[in-house]
Amino acid sequence: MKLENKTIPIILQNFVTESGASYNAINLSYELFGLPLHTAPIVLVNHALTGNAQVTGENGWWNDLIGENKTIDTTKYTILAFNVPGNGHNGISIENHTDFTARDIARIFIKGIEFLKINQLYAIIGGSVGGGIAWEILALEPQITKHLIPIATDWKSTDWLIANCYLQELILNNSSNPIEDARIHAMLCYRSPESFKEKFQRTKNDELAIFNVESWLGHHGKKLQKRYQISSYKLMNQLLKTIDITRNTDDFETLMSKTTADIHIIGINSDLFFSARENQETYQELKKFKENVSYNEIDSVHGHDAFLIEYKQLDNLLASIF
Ligand SMILES: N[C@@H](CCO)C(=O)O
Repeated sequence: MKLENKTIPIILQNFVTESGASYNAINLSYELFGLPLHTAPIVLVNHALTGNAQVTGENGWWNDLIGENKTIDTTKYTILAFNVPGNGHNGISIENHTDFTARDIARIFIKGIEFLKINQLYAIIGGSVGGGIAWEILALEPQITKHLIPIATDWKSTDWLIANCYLQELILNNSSNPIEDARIHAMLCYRSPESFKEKFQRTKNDELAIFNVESWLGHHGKKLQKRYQISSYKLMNQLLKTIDITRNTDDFETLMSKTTADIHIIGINSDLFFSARENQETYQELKKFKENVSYNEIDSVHGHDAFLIEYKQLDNLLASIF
């Protein structure tokens, strides 16, 4: 099923970021799954904070959704996924994470799409920061895709999210156990008070003499520490914070009037980062000038991470698109 896995041998030469930083060369790596490129509609899948281009197959982080006879069916589509340069899965480390914005990564992905000689995608789908990068791609190239499916995200990061990214930065810069401690804080925001109550019920780990919720958080901190680099964490955190398709350019309506793509917004009713309410506002804005837009909500106690948990609901919401 997996076709290719390589670093595109080009390099985006003389790439200048939104902030004005110059890079002589940026490597972009990608993976392809399903039918060979240019024989079937192509679905671009954007990964979230700690994900990568391995979206299906061995260690695929979206295996429940993408694969043979799954909702995004690899016997019908070509699946393309890029690694965000600097995510730790392509051997590149971006030290100056503050140089980059979500829009810079969108520009890099567009160059990758051009390099692969893809004129139009069938769909771009992504959760969280991956969905934010999807919005940025559409704003830069309004006809690049037939469908946009942003999940647990929005066209701009919310103030609550920016505040949490700021705290993540402080922990990453100042803690003696930066990745572990930052992950523990982040897990509180990825889930919800209700999901913790459902899962732990104030139960205790007698051996360690701590609450089970504490031991679970510690476990997640250690798990990430083993598989993640601090430079990647800082970069991805910065991307999450900088999602905003309107920064220094046109307003939302001007940008989105240019696209004929169907926009299928999927919110999560317990998401603390990208609230369902702000997603509904985006939908209402779009509805004023665009016919082919929909809003659906995942009903879950699991918060932001529900896009990695609630597969039955996602299958139902995506069935008519794929
Ligand atoms: N919890 C997921 C999603 C964050 O948006 C991750 O760590 O990648």
